[in-house]
Amino acid sequence: MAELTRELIRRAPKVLLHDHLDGGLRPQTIVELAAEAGHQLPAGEPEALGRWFTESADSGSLERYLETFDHTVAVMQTADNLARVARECVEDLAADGVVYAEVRYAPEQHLEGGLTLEEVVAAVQRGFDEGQAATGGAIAVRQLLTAMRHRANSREVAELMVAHRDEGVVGFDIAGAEAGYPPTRHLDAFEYLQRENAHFTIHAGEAFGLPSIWEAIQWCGADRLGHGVRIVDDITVDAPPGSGEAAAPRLGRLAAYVRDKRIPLELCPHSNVQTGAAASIAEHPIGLLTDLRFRVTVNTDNRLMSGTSMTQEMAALVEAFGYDLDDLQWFTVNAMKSAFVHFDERLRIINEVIKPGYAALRG
Ligand SMILES: O=c1[nH]cnc2c1ncn2[C@H]1C[C@H](O)[C@@H](CO)O1
Ligand SMILES: [Zn+2]
Repeated sequence: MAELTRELIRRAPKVLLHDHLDGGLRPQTIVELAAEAGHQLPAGEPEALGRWFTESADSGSLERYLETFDHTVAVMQTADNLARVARECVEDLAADGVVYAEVRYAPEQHLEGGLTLEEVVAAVQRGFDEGQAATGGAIAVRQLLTAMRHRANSREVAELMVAHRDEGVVGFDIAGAEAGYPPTRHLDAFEYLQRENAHFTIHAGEAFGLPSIWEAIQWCGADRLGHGVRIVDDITVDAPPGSGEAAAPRLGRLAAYVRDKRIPLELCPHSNVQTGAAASIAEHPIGLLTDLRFRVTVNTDNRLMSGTSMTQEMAALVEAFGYDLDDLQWFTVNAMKSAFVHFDERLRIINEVIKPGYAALRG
């Protein structure tokens, strides 16, 4: 098998389910848009600004990590700016070898320039359409609408999602500080989505542990877990002291349920290291969860704040865990199976894009 160079990983078809639109701007674009909007940035040069984002996000705390978004959201308050950011997002993902992506953002954070929620969704879709056209169909990108978990308008955002489900919006999510804001706070929105046969994921098990994951699945009915990395808290790896047994991992009831039901985990390794959810890439629970055959997917979360890309995430996993092309294909097929587009579309991308793409790389 060919050596897994960075360039080979870049060329491999990749699927991205967890990426924030307001966490993936090009530093150069922020500098230009901030100058137009009169927004004061912490650094004036694109390179220094990029460094500021990664260093500030490297705090070990999700709350401090989230503060950096003030500077991206500030330049995403007009239709043209939103469309540009969305178009560039598609171009950057396509250049990175991503063939299908679901990109999320919170429409309510983009109303300060006078846009309505509807206009925000339309502007982002315009950018996605332009980006997909410019990249000649190399990538399909869909929207996920996020509600902020500390706010009380999730039902309204859920209704916005359902209203635009045939216009490029395929799902719903809640994000923001996790501790103190459990998923059940938004039960009304999730029950509404279930009655509407709509799909949703929930950021859970990132900065807070098993109770958050349990609520997301057993109370709210989440299709997928945003991060979900703390499911390892329900897995015991050590053999009982003095037992003399081999250390076979033992799954608690929640971990077993998540694995048995094939509930997708949207794992974001670099982001987790930055917010303190994992000590390092090498110690990231993705290794154990992959060994145990959970439905693991690999994601970027915030490409700007983590200075990352799908290629970078996968290259780091290859280095830390020795994964090969078969493993990368497994992550990719897992992600495509877990996408919120219809089954026939998922199957088409798996059979016509992903499998032939990996086969060509094996040469
Ligand atoms: O990893 C995350 N956890 C919780 N919230 C997050 C994460 N990454 C981004 N966000 C927040 C900040 C953004 O402004 C918002 C919508 O994309 O979602
Ligand atoms: Zn996220």
